[in-house]
Amino acid sequence: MATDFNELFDEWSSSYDETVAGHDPEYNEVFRLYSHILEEVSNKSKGNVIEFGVGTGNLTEKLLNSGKQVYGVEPSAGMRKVAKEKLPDLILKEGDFLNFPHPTETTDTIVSTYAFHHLTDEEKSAAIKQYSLILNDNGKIVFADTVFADITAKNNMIISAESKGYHRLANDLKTEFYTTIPVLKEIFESHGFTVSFTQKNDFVWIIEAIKQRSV
Ligand SMILES: C[S@@+](CC[C@H](N)C(=O)[O-])C[C@H]1O[C@@H](n2cnc3c(N)ncnc32)[C@H](O)[C@@H]1O
Repeated sequence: MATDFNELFDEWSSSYDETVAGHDPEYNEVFRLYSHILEEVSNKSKGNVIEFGVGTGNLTEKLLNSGKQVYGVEPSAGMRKVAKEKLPDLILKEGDFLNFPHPTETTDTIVSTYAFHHLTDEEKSAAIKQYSLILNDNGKIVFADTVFADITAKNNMIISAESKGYHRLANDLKTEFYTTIPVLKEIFESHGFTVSFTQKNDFVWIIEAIKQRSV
């Protein structure tokens, strides 16, 4: 759950932007094309947007610069502080994917980058169910996150990270809730979305889901 990770992200908040710029070799591939990935998520979004796991506000900035209204949700106080320093006018609430204060306006798009893997698959399903009720007809969910084609691909990536001596990365892959495309496809479709997946680097895919109906 969100609070399990708050301490880690509070600590990481001051150096996070250096990591995404490629200063940590273990995470180089994870963040390869970071800015382009965020740009794509922003381009696929429309109207009133809820963003989960705002972090230091890098996606938020792109959304705001392209004229979207953003309602940010972020559990880590450290991350919220850095984001508010960059974007003082941003509406930014304490909350997480499952428990958050709802905006008063209707919602056209729900976005998140590099964060959905903090939920177990069961929690992911509960979140998507909730979003199907919040989103307007033809509303969208646009996520970018580490996902694997199947469980073999995930296990091979853990072996590859270990063989390179990337022990922090290998440990993350083993202990966080990185899932597979078939699992995500089933989750989105069971809650009335059509979904497509586009790979951006060896880890990250863009997940674009369009609401067909509330189930
Ligand atoms: C790797 S950072 C990504 C930040 C930003 N979205 C980006 O793309 O750079 C993950 C963010 O997700 C947040 N987070 C962790 N667990 C969460 C949860 N359950 N719900 C929402 N956000 C969460 C963390 O506090 C952190 O800010």
